Amino acid sequence: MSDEFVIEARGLAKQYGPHVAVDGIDLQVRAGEVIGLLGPNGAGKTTTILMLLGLTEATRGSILILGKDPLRRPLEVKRDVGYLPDSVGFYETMTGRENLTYMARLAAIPRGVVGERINSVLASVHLLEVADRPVATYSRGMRQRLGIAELLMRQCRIAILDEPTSGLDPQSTQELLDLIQKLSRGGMTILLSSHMLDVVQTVCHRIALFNKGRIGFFGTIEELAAKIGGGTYVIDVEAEGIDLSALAATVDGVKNVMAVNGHWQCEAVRDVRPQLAQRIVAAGGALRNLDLRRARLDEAYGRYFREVHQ
Ligand SMILES: Nc1ncnc2c1ncn2[C@@H]1O[C@H](COP(=O)(O)OP(=O)(O)OP(=O)(O)O)[C@@H](O)[C@H]1O
Repeated sequence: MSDEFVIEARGLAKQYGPHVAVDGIDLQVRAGEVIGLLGPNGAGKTTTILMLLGLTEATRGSILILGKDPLRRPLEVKRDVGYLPDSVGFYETMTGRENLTYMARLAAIPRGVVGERINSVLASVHLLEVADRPVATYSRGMRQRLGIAELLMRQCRIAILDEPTSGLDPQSTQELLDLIQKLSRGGMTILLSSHMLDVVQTVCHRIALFNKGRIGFFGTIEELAAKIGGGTYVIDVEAEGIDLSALAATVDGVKNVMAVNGHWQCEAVRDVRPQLAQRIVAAGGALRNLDLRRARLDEAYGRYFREVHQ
């Protein structure tokens, strides 16, 4: 990841008549970052994406995509930015390869390089074997990967993906997430709008939480967990014969202890497993298991929105 910002939005706002859809947001994204755009329905994610793509004009604020204003230099920005909607439209009777060839012509990719580039991108999304089958025979996962092949073929530097895994089975989801990580390692910047928090947690470096037209939080999941008063370390404890909420309160660094589905969940600012184990054993408890894991986005997200809606 570089320090260069490839997306810079400042004070961005959009009004539809009297209705404020986006209310002054700032968004700075570096090359190679995968950013999750999250938030309830109607929070302003799609409107923000449309403004970044230059498809709708901001009421106020500024946007620079790779240093260019999408409204002033729309063709250049459209060359650099690929958009993958949740359901990608292709010509069904044409093969995957024919669809890409047609799109290559629309994108004015020089004829001399098209054939080789299509083979190479089809290989990298694992579609080479089915490249000569009509798209009508493709599964949803294969269509999503063909959509990504198109972005690769156009050598887009930024990809905006809208619910890319919706309707995919677990294996296809995993394949697509692996592909997103590979693209990011290759330097592509990815904005991923999704309500699927486990997907976002798996691939996103940072998340932007949209709420009523604003970005209420922008940072890592660990930073979100810390902001809402939890800890970035979550320790699941299975123990019998003790009340961990009382015991853990005496351990330095512990922020919260909750009883969850028959075990204790302890949030802390550091790894306090040794201290917890020592307290449990000293209190005569039977320690069955201590598991350290990352803060979970679904928990942090749920708590964040419960707090802001209070
Ligand atoms: N063309 C439009 N005209 C009027 N209001 C609109 C228009 N597009 C969006 N809105 C309103 O702007 C607000 C933000 O909508 P937006 O589609 O950006 O939300 P979202 O976060 O993408 O939601 P979702 O998760 O449902 O996709 C909503 O209140 C929506 O009703």
